[in-house]
Amino acid sequence: MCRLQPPVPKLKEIAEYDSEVGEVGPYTITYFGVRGRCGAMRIMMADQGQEWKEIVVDFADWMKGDLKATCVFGQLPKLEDGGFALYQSNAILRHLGRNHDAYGKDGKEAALIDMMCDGVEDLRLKYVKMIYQEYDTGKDVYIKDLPNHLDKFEAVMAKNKTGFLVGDKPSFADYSLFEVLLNHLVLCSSCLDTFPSLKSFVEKMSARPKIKTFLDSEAYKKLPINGNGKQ
Ligand SMILES: N[C@@H](CCC(=O)N[C@@H](CS)C(=O)NCC(=O)O)C(=O)O
Repeated sequence: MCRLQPPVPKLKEIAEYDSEVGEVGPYTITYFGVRGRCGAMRIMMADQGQEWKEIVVDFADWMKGDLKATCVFGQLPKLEDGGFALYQSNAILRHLGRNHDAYGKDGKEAALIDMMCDGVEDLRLKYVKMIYQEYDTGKDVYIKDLPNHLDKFEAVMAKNKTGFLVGDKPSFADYSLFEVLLNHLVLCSSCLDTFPSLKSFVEKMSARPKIKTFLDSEAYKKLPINGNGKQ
């Protein structure tokens, strides 16, 4: 679990990200004013040409407990898809994958995409633990050990040869990996230098027009990666 601490931006407005292309989507994200566990789903929605609303929760308001009490696991993010509410960031990614044909072409591809998403989650949890619990004492060790985790993704990406983890178009696992890699490049700008397939993946994903527009937007840039200001 990531423990949010100030400085989290004090944003109370309902912000709205308008992609230049795409129809008005039925989605609303409720989350804190960070990229955190919404980074991948936002990038995915942007790339899929969706628009969405953001309800940005002020941490002081969250601490009052009323909203927390309504959340299935007492945590955010929450995604609303019309009248349907969903929690757990990876369940949300899977839901978006189903909605937007980003969950493989058959059951076996879907299983491989699940496997890769779980692999990304393992790395994300290690990263979050280091950021929130061991940043000062554990950052250097984490960076030293990072190749032992990235090499697994490099091998899958190199073997598939399409520029994506599974199949020949982006799945929700690709968006999750992409976002985790962006965060790791902030942590250590050279971390992909020995992983050509991952480096090319990040370059190509970053250059996809709708992703580029989103990454260049204020809506994206104004949010810190993590809730404790460390990155
Ligand atoms: N497994 C959950 C973890 C959610 C989580 O850790 N949420 C944090 C923010 S990143 C939270 O709500 N923290 C406030 C709290 O626990 O009271 C997911 O992937 O959505």
